[in-house]
Amino acid sequence: MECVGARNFAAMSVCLSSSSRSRLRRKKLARIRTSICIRGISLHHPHHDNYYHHRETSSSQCFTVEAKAGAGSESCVATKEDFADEEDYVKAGGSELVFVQMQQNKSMEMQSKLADKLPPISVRDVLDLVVIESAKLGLKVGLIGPDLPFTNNYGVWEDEFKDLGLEGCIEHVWKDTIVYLDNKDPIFIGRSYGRVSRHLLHEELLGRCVESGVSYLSSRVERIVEGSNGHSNVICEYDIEVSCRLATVASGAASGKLLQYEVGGPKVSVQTAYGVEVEVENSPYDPNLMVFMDYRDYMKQNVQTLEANYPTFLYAMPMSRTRVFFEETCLASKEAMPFELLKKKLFLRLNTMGIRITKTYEEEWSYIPVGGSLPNTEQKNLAFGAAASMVHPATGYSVVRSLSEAPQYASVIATILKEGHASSIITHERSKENLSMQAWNTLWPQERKRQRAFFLFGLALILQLDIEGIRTFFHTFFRLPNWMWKGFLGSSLSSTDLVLFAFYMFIIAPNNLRMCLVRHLLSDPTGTIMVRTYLTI
Ligand SMILES: CC(C)=CCC/C(C)=C/C=C/C(C)=C/C=C/C(C)=C/C=C/C=C(C)/C=C/C=C(C)/C=C/C=C(\C)CCC=C(C)C
Repeated sequence: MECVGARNFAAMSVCLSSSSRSRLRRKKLARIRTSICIRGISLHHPHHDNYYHHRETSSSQCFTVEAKAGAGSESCVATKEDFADEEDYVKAGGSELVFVQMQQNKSMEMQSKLADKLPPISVRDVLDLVVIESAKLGLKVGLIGPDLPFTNNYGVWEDEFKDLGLEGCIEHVWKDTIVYLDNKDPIFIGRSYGRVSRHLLHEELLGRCVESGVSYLSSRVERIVEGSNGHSNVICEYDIEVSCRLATVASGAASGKLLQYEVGGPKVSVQTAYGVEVEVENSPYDPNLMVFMDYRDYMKQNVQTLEANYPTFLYAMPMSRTRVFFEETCLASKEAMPFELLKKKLFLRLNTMGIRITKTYEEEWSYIPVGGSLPNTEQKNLAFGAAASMVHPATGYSVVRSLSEAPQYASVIATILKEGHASSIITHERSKENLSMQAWNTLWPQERKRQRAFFLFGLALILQLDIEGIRTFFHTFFRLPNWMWKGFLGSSLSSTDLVLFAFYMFIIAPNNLRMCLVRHLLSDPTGTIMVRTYLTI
């Protein structure tokens, strides 16, 4: 599997209470105001009800809302103004799940339609593998999912993307990256950072699908059921059924309708961000440096309570002296930081910094669930990407990990399908269960589970820190040897490395942080789970 699900990058879901829903002005919803085409998706994740991820431009604000209510569903075209307020628009509120998908006109014009390039799936065929919104080289692979463009801005460490052979998809590189924690000297990271061109990445992945003969069905997947002969039947809209030997769900964090997750795992936290790409009269940021985190306090008294509840930082990509992408980001919070507050904080910050906006190119809202449970690895259906809990719990990054693990995962699937073909002549059921478990174990071996338990412990620690605590924490984190903090962010440290990392951090930390680390280890449930996971062979 060399291609990850488009919806990983482009989906958003919104939960609305029934009262909110009734406030949608339906008449208005029936009118399409712009030429952009948006489609709703109904998938559900038990822990990620609010998966929300979209972008819009100042000129394109039209999308389709689909509300699922029991057996029925309704969909309509809406603009953001059709909701009573921003809160309603994004808030989790009731039992009814609404998925909204938004496409941005600029990127849609540039990104090819999957159906134009990939041959259609024939429903009479049995596929080796159905990767919902994903694809696998080599096998007879079908890709099922709505044809949506990538809509978000992706930032990557240039070296990591080069290692994947994807440097051609980077549209802008900054030779160094900078972190401001307070008014003292900034930290120069000494690592170049790139902005991924969503258009080029989309084309690259689509090209790989074309090359390897992946077929495509533009449809929503309703459910996956066990068919005869141990096959899985993927039931799509209008009762279209596709039969396959294995189905892999790669539909993002909101995939609970198609997958089972471990019960009693940690609660999902949320990373939220609001960003704008703008033309400004004057920017204080050097266009040669990417601003990874600016935790300086610009608002002072103005938003003290806000700061107390949600410490945020500015993530800035200066494309030139006057064109900058600014994103106010809440690294992680137990409850999602409301987008209105993020937006308010961003503009207050820019205003206090004396940055005057003359033109807005794009706006971006980002909602990334972090942490939460692992998928149940005894189930037959497989998963990948955010659906398989591959998002880094302490950073929210996932693209590089998904892309780098895809080839190995795919080759394990190819091998076990081959083996399975032989054994299925004897007994279909048993062989398929075992086959899936082998694939799950490749994705989540005990070693990976240990690393994840450590990240979850780190996430729980971040959630407890106030803004001062966060500054001290990152001062210490970026003083670690390069291989340590880089490895931590890139999920490449082994569980033993992580123990070393923890001790190193403890040694160089100031006393107040040391106390905090030990207290957290002894009293937080994630500390106990981490120790237990480390001790499990
Ligand atoms: C569009 C999209 C996709 C997105 C948007 C949004 C954004 C902009 C985002 C961004 C983000 C970022 C920048 C992020 C970053 C992050 C980071 C840097 C993180 C880090 C983290 C770290 C950590 C968590 C760490 C941890 C540590 C620990 C846990 C330690 C421990 C220690 C100990 C325990 C010690 C002990 C000792 C004795 C006992 C002796």
